[in-house]
Amino acid sequence: MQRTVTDSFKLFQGLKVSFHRSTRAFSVSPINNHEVKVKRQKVKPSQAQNTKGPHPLAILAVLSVGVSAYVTLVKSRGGPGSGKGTQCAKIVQDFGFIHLSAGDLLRKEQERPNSPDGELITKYIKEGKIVPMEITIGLLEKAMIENDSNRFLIDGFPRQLDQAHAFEKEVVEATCILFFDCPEEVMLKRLLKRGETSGRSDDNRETIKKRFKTFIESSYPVVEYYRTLGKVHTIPCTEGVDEVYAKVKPILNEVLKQK
Ligand SMILES: Nc1ncnc2c1ncn2[C@@H]1O[C@H](COP(=O)(O)OP(=O)(O)OP(=O)(O)O)[C@@H](O)[C@H]1O
Ligand SMILES: O=c1ccn([C@@H]2O[C@H](COP(=O)(O)O)[C@@H](O)[C@H]2O)c(=O)[nH]1
Repeated sequence: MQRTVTDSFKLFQGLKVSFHRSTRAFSVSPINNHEVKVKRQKVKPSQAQNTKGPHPLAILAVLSVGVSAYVTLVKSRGGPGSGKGTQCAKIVQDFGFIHLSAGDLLRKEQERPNSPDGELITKYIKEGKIVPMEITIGLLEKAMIENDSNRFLIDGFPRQLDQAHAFEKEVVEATCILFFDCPEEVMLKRLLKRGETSGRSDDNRETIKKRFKTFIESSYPVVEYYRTLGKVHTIPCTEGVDEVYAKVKPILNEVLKQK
């Protein structure tokens, strides 16, 4: 069947995504048409009714996903230790998202032999500073392309307004933001406890203080930006894991119902 390309979106690394109206399928292909990785996935007709223009969900399909929700988690006041990772694990169980933690991806890259960015990542994490966005977005994008899913849960990213704008422009728009709101003293306690066994170079009092400062100065404005777009759901998270999750679940049920 002949396919009509209705929309194309540029990705990083010379890739573009196209939506084919006739087959209602998305494909990712190299901009120069060289024979590189091409990923395709059919979109369920019920989910692809808007073929007139770049439906926000169509943009979600850039990374060979079908059509569904894409959730970004940003941090709370002082953010680290608010319990994002813990809640993400529960969301994955119930909703089948692919969970991508920017911090985990950076730590993995730091350990990868011969990584050109390993040393820099180590230095930034130890100082509680934000790693240059080209590195983080590159890792996230690669992980999204590798994971053939229609739901991504991005944990701990974007950390800065410029990262939010770049990711939205070059990769994909967020459907919804879960903002875990937790006072610093609670997070400090949780992180120090975690530090007893985590082996993380940044789970110590000195680095935690720096991470809190980075969060307030650089990351919190991201929450405010998404709030102006009406995408933020704020979840107080001083209670136990299950109590917090009891607030998360209905939010996601509602978001997914709308998609
Ligand atoms: N609601 C909760 N009540 C008590 N402890 C919690 C709760 N949620 C998470 N924890 C614990 O707090 C610590 C930090 O949680 P978690 O790793 O999920 O936070 P995070 O926000 O992902 O942190 P980071 O950004 O530093 O990776 C963990 O040891 C976790 O077991
Ligand atoms: O987008 C990101 C995410 C993380 N970092 C760096 O990693 C550490 C740890 O992140 P967690 O989310 O707490 O696991 C963070 O303090 C930053 O140094 C980053 O630079 N960019």
